[in-house]
Amino acid sequence: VQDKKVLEKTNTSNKNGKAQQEPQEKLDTNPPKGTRDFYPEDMRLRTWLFDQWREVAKTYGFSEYDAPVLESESLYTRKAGEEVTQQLYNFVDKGDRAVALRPEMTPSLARMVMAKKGGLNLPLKWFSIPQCWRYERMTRGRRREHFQWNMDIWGVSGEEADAELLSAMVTFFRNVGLTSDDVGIKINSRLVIGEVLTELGIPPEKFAATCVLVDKLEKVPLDAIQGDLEELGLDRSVVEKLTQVLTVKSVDGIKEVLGEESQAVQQIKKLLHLCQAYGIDDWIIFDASVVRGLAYYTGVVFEAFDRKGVLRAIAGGGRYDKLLETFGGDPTPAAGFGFGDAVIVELLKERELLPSFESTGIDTVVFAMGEGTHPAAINVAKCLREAGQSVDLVLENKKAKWAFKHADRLGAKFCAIIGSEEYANNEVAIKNLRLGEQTTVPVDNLSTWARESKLP
Ligand SMILES: Nc1ccc(Br)nc1
Repeated sequence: VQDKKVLEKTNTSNKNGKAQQEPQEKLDTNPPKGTRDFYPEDMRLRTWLFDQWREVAKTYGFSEYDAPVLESESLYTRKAGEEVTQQLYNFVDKGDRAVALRPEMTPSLARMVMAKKGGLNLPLKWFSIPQCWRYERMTRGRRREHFQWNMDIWGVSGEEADAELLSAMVTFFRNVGLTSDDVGIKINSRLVIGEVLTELGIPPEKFAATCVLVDKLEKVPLDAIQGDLEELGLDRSVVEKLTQVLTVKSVDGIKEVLGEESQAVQQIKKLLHLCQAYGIDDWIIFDASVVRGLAYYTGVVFEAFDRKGVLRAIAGGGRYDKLLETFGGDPTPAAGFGFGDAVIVELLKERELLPSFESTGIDTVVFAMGEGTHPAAINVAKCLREAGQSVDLVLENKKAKWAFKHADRLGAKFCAIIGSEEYANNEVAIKNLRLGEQTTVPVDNLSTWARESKLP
């Protein structure tokens, strides 16, 4: 009945009794709020970035994995007040299941590891480039999706894993032309806050939520979260001590606060030593205020930033040794980072380090100019494609002027013309669009020509 009503509503008959569709409301051609379309040129930039990420992951021996963008909401029901769980893109599906578009990849990774019940050979070095989502009131007009390069090492408890991840991140920065004058990576350990809170008599169960609140201090003044800290049982004297420790910017300074025997101090010193071995120490800076906003970090944390201080964090990560246990799994050490696609592109644009993505990468435009020569053009396109070229075959009868303009718009290197004369001689006229020179090539020599005419 419902369908019939809908049909009646949209199908009306005109005066001749012919059924006609009512014009739809004007289509909103924008993508959904907070999301992006990737037209071919945008897609070439995205593909370039993902290729850079994949190349580093491969160099470091990481394997790619993936998981559904849709997950059970229960994967993210942490109660630590994190932005990432408060802005969940969640809904109830037609099967009455509480689901969510993943806001991050790490919980999916943990679910996949748990699913194998110890059947995976550790250590795991896995990477993924998932699209991640948040549902934020559009008041701030921020995006609701981004792609985030995830690199994770499971099964290694030592700072060797954290250092390997930092080195991989630096390798990416170097590969795209950034230097340690452009970007730094702040490192810290959550053990610093842990040892301070323990000394002040704050129970461990308050630790994660305190870190989440402290992370907000980067964005909001202390009095904006004072109430939340007090609700956690942290009185003013505790908060004062905490904020004083967070201002420490040197290992010696933190050693004075926590003592030489502090596990946090030992951890930070070892990590910095390993970074020297990688030759990345000029990228690394100790900063006790870095805690990151995810509740599950347990040790080393780090955050890449632009040295000019204009942009938001470029990437961030840390150690999360207890995540699997929170899901009911066996204790398994893990560390990783997330690296979003937005800030890095802003930085590369600002530093003029992005290649041009105007050209389609097409080698040759092939077009039939003479009457009845399209089958010959098909054969030329076939030969060039089989020789490894990227070929745009013009599919309609066009004038040469249109074809040359079309080839220029595509950024093609050559234009192959099959006119009546060439057709009669089983030849092809080939114009080098970079040099403006034209040659005639026998069809039987096209493969050789294609291989010899490799242009950058
Ligand atoms: N977690 C998250 C998801 C989507 C965006 Br945009 N930013 C952060």
